[in-house]
Amino acid sequence: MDNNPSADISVDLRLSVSSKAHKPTAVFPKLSKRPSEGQKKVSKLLSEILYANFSTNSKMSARKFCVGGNWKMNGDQKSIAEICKTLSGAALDPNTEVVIGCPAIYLMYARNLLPCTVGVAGQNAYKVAKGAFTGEISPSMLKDIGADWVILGHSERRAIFNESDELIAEKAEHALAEGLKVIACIGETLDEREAGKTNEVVARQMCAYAKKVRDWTNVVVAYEPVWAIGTGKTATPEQAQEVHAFLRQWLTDNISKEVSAALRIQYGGSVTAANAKELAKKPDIDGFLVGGASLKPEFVDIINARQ
Ligand SMILES: O=C(CO)COP(=O)(O)O
Repeated sequence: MDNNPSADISVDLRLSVSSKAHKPTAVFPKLSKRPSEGQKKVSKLLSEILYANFSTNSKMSARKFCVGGNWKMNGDQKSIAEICKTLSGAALDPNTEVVIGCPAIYLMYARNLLPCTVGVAGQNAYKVAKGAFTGEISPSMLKDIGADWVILGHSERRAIFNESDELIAEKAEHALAEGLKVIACIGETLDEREAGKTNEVVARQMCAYAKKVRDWTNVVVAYEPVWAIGTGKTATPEQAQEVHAFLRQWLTDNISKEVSAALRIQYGGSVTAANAKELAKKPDIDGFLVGGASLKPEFVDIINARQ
C-alpha cells in the first residue's frame, strides 16, 4: 500500500485552516500508528487540491469593494468643489475603491480637487480614438486629462440615446484597449422584470460584452435595474443578490471560473446611506453605482457601508 498512495483514500477531509497561512490541510484520522508513506502522499495531494479550491474561494471574498458615484449631468464648479471637499476631508474606508463619474467638462477640475486615492470616470466615450465625430469624446482624451475609468452602457444612454448592446460592447472593447477601466452597466426595465425576463435580458447584455471583451481584469459590471434608478424604489437585498448570483453563475458557465470569482459586480438603483449596509452584506454584491446620493454628503456613508 505504501507504494500506491491511491490505494488508501479513507482520509478525513475535514479542513484544518491555519488563520495565518489560510492554507487548509487534510487531517489524518486518528491512527494508532504513524501514517504510512502512502497516506502521507495522499494527504499532500489532497491538501494541494483543497488549497487550490480554497484559493479560488478566498479570491472571491477578496474582491475589493468598489463604489462609484455617477453624477450624471449634474453639478457646476461650485457644487463640485463642495463635494470634492467633503470627500477629501472624510475618512474613507481604505478597503473600498472609489470612482467618481463626472461630467466630461468638469473631469479635470474634479480630478485636481479629489484625493488621489479616488478614481475619476467619464460617463461615456466613443468607440474610436479620434476623427470627425462631433460632440463625442474618446477614451484616449479621458486618459489624457487624468481619468482612469469610463462608465459605459448606462440605461440612460441605452434608452435616451438609443445605444445598442453591440455599440456599447464596441465602446468597451476600445476603452479597454486604450487602457481605461470600464464600469459596464446592465439591467432590465420594469416591463422586462414583470414579464419574468430579468435573467434573459442581463444575459443578453453580458453576451454582447463577452463578444468583445477578452480580458475582464479591468471591468466592473454594474447591475442597475432600470425600475430602481432615480425612483427611490431600491431592489431589496434579496432581489439584488438573486440577479448578482445569476450573473456570477453566467460568468462561470460562459467565461471562466476565475473571471467569475474575481469580477466585481456593483448594484445600482436608489442606493442611499439608509439601505447600503444591508445591500453590502450580500455575498455577490461587490459595491455600488450611486446616482443621486453621490451628490450628497451621505455618499461618504455609502462608501463606508462595509465598516
Ligand atoms: O443610475 C444610477 C447610477 O448609475 C443610479 O441612480 P440613483 O442612485 O439616483 O437611483
